[in-house]
Amino acid sequence: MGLLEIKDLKVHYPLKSGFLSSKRNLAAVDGISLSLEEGKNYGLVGESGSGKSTVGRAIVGLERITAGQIIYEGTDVTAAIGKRKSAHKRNVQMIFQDSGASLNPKKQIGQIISEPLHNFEQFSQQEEQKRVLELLEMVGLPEDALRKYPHEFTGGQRQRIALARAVALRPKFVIADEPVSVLDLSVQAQVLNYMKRIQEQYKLSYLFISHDLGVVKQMCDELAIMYRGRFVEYGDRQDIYLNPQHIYTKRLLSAIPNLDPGNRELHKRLRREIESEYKQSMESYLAKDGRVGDLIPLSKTHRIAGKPSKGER
Ligand SMILES: Nc1ncnc2c1ncn2[C@@H]1O[C@H](COP(=O)(O)OP(=O)(O)OP(=O)(O)O)[C@@H](O)[C@H]1O
Repeated sequence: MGLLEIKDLKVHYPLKSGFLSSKRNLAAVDGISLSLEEGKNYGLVGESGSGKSTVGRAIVGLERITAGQIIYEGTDVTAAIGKRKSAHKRNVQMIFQDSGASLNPKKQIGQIISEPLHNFEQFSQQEEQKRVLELLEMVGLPEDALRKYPHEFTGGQRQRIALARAVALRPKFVIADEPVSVLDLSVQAQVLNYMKRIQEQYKLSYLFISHDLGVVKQMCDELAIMYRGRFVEYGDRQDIYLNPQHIYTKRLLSAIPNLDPGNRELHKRLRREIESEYKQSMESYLAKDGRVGDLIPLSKTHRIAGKPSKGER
């Protein structure tokens, strides 16, 4: 049994067109299933708009689920997720790309970090103070940070504050949505190190949402590659890096500029496979009297005909 299971999750948004609302929906997440085990890290990767954040937001109850189930430690929590003080809210936390925006600018850091404790625990003032100081120390911030405001910190420090708040209740599962993508490389490494340390201490699992395969490679044991609301490939990190099956995954991998120098051959092979698959699908598409207008643009340089199918699971 997984810690968290997601079964055929769908999140559809109504599409508005013209002055009359259209009845059509945008299938931002269109039937994904995942089983996440305790203590392991998972990466959700895909281009912008593929539906990654929507998955994370649905799991913590920030998006209304159209269909499917979320099961936490064997219990179906789908209906309870949206409720303010549900057990699910304390078990599963989320940190976002822009913590500057998610931390209340009018509150001091001490108040921000202790908020989840107020909502879910019955600590005395002393116990609460002790716990908040512990959390600050865990993310490498000094005691005097308690009475400061979010704008007095750098981007990396704010992300660490968000991390301290997210783990205040010792959740077993934290969703990190592009937690380092707006930070400089050296600051990224620092934040990732704090995340790893906290994971070791608390034995929690991360679902790491990122468009950057380099970052998820460092952090994750398993990866799901997402394209247009669906998974096109899912599996062990190493398998996916060394032997990607789906052309979309190959394209994402071949686009990493700093793929380890030791992996130049892999890079070359991926590019050859992409060219060849592109050519084959183009030929079969044209043989079926396809129109160029129906091609799905994957990027400015690559186009692939029809829906990706090879390797689809
Ligand atoms: N509240 C909303 N209402 C309508 N459409 C939405 C809403 N939120 C997201 N979408 C659309 O759903 C699709 C998936 O968005 P989502 O943010 O989940 O993708 P993503 O892969 O996380 O991309 P990014 O990395 O750019 O955030 C996009 O087409 C987006 O425009």
